[in-house]
Amino acid sequence: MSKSKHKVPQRHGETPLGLYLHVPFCSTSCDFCGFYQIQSDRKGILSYIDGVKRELELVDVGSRKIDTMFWGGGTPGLLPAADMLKVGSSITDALGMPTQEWTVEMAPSSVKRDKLEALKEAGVTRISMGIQSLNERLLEALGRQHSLKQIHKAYNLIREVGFRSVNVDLIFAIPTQTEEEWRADVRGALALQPDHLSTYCLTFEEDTALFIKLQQGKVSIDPDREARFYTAMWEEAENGGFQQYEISNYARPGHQCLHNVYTWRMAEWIGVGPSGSSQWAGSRHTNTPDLKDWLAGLERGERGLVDRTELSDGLLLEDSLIFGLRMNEGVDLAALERRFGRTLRQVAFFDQLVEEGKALREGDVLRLTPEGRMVADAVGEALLGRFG
Ligand SMILES: C[S@@+](CC[C@H](N)C(=O)[O-])C[C@H]1O[C@@H](n2cnc3c(N)ncnc32)[C@H](O)[C@@H]1O
Ligand code: SF4
Repeated sequence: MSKSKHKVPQRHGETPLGLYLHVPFCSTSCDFCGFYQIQSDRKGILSYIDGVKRELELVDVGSRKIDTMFWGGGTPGLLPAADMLKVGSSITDALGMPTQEWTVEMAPSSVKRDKLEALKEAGVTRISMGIQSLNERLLEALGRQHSLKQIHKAYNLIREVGFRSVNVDLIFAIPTQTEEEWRADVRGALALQPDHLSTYCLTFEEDTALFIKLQQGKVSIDPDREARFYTAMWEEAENGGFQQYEISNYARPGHQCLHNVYTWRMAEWIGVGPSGSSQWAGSRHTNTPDLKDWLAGLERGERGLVDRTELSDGLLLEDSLIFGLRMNEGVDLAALERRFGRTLRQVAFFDQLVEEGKALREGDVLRLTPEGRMVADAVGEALLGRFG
């Protein structure tokens, strides 16, 4: 699988613009999750809805329209239908409808018909559901709230209401999971016939219940096992007609997540909501992660940005290479030379990747081989600071 058979079309004209909305609410905290999330309550939700509206008043995109929108979290699908509609219309009133794709993340336990119908009516084109596993024992090991029955019920409802694209997320290398159980999870997920599959190797995030177990020695990390599970994924996905297009992502032709692809190609995006991150207006920045701090900032007419980094051509070039190489389409060195005015086709490090069997060169395009994809993080690290 060295060559991507179906590419996301390049968008001509100005840089694509995405809108990422962070919805921080969850009904419970999963044992593995380090994302910013808080328990939902009515007062918090109402203040959040108001905050989104205020934040959008501070975002000036001129006459530009958004191409893609992604609601992530947290659990955006936890919001009641009427609230989702309010948030949706605040955004579309301010920025127009996304012209290409609108994704909403949902957890199986929060999927309800009225919510799906409201989202469909509002213009959502893509639902992403975190199923994580189809094995009851492993769902419990992850501290998930949903059962296998709920996964099937939620998935069938999503299909019945009918969205252009449906993604499911799976996690692998869960403690006690065998390779056969992982293969069974992938086959089970593919049997649902989604359009897109995201598969993440379990990471032990600080301040999570699983991280504490790791510190206590109750669970362990085995990189060889992770690598075996990762390659097993390739086989199962290919048998199921799915093609890998990024390290963790597989899709049927024409169903890649455009929002993410544009992000990996270093386009522009605006993050709204606590801990929403942006690459916009000459800088990369993140909103303050705390709901109360975010709201207090908005009261003062500020977006409360933290971690602000000025965007330089060096930084954008470096990240175009790091993230571009994570995609099977690879990077077009000649196109990057034109964009950044730097010489790239003769860089010795790229020749070295090819000599080591980690990358392939086809004309001006450099892409990772399967061996290279196994060590994509190390390749990315080796690129850090080379072009800054
Ligand atoms: C931001 S989460 C939100 C999804 C949604 N709240 C849900 O749980 O269904 C998106 C996905 O990231 C993945 N994820 C989150 N934490 C992870 C971890 N520690 N290791 C691996 N994958 C993780 C899960 O597959 C999850 O579905
Ligand atoms: S995985 Fe999803 S539902 Fe679980 S705590 Fe994280 S964001 Fe919330």
